[in-house]
Amino acid sequence: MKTVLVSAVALIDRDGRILLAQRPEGKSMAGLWEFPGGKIEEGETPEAALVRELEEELGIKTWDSCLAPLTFASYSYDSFHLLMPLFACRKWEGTPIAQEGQTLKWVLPKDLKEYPMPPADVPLIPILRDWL
Ligand SMILES: Nc1nc2c([nH]c(=O)n2[C@@H]2O[C@H](COP(=O)(O)OP(=O)(O)OP(=O)(O)O)[C@@H](O)[C@H]2O)c(=O)[nH]1
Repeated sequence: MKTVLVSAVALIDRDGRILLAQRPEGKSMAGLWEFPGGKIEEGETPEAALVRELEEELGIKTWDSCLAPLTFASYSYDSFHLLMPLFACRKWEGTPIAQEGQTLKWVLPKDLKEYPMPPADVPLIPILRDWL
């Protein structure tokens, strides 16, 4: 099966809340909440992919040096295997505003379980709760 590399981030605000984005209608897994990020392009580092995706999706600016490796997801969907490094980021410029119609929500780690997430993300929830 094809392995798809997706880079994702837990953006953490001053109150310790994490930003989730709800997948819009019409996409696969519509309505589920996920971490901002996206597919890593050919020749791109995971960090560069995130810096690019955060600008495109949320209109914020961050830097490779502000992305700390936190954990990863590894999960077989029907048509591909997802390998997704998850970074933590506490420093960026600008205010996240959804540029692609997603709904955004800042959520405390202890409340993450109330937000339905893609199956690949489910094992990440206790890790975030324990580490943040
Ligand atoms: N950004 C992000 N993607 C995730 C998460 N969990 C997870 O399974 N994914 C999957 O990783 C892929 C990310 O692709 P993408 O963000 O570049 O593009 P997309 O949703 O438009 O992709 P798609 O429509 O091809 O599924 C999707 O298949 C998405 O379902 C997550 O927490 N964050």
